[in-house]
Amino acid sequence: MNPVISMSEVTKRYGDVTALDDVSLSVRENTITGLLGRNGAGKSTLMGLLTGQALPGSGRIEVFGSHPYENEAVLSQVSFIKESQRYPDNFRVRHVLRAARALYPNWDQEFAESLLEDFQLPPSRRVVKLSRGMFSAVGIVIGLASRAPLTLFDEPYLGLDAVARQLFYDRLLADYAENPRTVVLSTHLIDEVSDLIEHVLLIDGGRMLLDQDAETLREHAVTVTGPTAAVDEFTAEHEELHREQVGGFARVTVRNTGASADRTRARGHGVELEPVSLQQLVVHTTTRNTSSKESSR
Ligand SMILES: Nc1ncnc2c1ncn2[C@@H]1O[C@H](COP(=O)(O)OP(=O)(O)OP(=O)(O)O)[C@@H](O)[C@H]1O
Repeated sequence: MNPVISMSEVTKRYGDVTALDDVSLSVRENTITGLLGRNGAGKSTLMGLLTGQALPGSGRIEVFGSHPYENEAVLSQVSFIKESQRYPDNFRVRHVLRAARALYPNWDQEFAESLLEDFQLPPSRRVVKLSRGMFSAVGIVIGLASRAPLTLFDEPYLGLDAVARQLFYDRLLADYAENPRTVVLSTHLIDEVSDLIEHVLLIDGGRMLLDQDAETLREHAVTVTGPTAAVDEFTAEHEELHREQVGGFARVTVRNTGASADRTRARGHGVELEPVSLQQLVVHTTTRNTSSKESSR
């Protein structure tokens, strides 16, 4: 099956800042992908290119098999929700919904109205008078109710409290199960979305560090704890991703080779094995990337 998004060797520079550096990736149809990365990693730049808001300096971008720039056939299938969205000053919540209804062919008005209630958004309130969290919720309502074949959420929850964020995850999952589509969600809240996302794109300093199924990634690494000598013996020959050491004890995360996740072998060595959360994996991978860049300077 052809991917919905395909990028090949894409570079984007702003003056002397390389926002994206030789990025290649692909996103399969009907998946929820987490686009993860630190501040300034290049996530918004990547989404801007996918939605035809800018052209890359070099490389090839395809969305639904064609380049997205000024391409109505592609862009009509895409819903892009970002925090910096602006609306005319006189717009009320219901005006935003009306505009979205006209814009998105798959718009579901009933669903939109039920989401307004869920997020306690008064339809007649002016958008400029909404609290920060309510403003984010408007974007979420549009992103969900548009049911676009490709929906991109660029950190859609700024200002949303934990209850509203959970509501977003619940509504997204339930609606996605009934109306499968391709969703890309950029976020810093990795733990919160780790059960939601099926595919992980991790970007750092404009470079793609991981492009992998979440399932494979969860088995990607293992943390070994115990007396330092025993841990070192058990993890010898393994690629070390992270190490913490206190007194004679060590906690070492290594790339999983199968042998490293063998509990019987671990018991024999007097060490314990723990799974690595997606958040820990992302932090370790990103930190390693930063320190390897620094040591090569
Ligand atoms: N229009 C621009 N002009 C100059 N530099 C830019 C521009 N847009 C982005 N950048 C730079 O490109 C890099 C990537 O920025 P981008 O906004 O894509 O990161 P991000 O991962 O979305 O960050 P955050 O999580 O903080 O929103 C940063 O160094 C940023 O300063």
